[in-house]
Amino acid sequence: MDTRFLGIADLVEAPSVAVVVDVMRAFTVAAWAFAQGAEKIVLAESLDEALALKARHPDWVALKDGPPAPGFDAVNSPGLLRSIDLGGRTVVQKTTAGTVGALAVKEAPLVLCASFVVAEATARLLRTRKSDSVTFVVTGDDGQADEDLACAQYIARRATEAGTDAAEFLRRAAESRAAAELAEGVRQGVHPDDVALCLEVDRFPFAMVATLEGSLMVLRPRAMPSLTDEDPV
Ligand SMILES: O=C(O)[C@H](CS(=O)(=O)O)OP(=O)(O)O
Ligand SMILES: [Mg+2]
Repeated sequence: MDTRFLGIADLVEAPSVAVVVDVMRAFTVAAWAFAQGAEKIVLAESLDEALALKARHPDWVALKDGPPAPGFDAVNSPGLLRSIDLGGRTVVQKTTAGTVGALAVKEAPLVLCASFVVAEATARLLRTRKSDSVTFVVTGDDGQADEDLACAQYIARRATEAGTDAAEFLRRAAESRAAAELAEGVRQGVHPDDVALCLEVDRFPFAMVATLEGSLMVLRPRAMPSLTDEDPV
């Protein structure tokens, strides 16, 4: 599998397969939203668009990163989201890095959004499709965020070597600047368990696929069959 690891600003053309990685915290939060019952997540281009969508659909759940804000129902924290029942709801998510990265590749034929909690399911989907060229979008810090790069490299390795050990990749993520900022209270809208929740490998058995539905980029979970149901890799 030919792999490339690019920051958002480095994307010049739509890749055939894009895996957009945001460990802390957008795509850990998205996975938790699905685990809490959300039907779909609309990835908003801006805070104004998120609020406009919420105004048009009052039953939708508007979520942003940073501190709580008027008009929004939730923040970008897995620790805070895990106690909210989202059964059947549509979530509108706008964050600084993750959602921007996904929207940057919206023309790609296949867009997966990923983090450690869906690592194996994401790798399995890549294996199932026999993807020979995959672009990983490292969303944080202009492509330098080590929690995102480590997770991207782990999924890339995992897609070809099923027995890959996560420990070294998790160590890098745990020592990343984002982890320190979350732990030290530099970032806002944080629960004390957020870093630990972002470092749980394979917590969920689904990948997350983003597609254009009309003018909106919509993320949905894709359940992946267990290892025993597929050919050995
Ligand atoms: O919510 C996050 O962790 C970050 C934003 S900030 O760095 O906390 O302000 O957003 P994300 O897009 O999930 O990296
Ligand atoms: Mg991030």
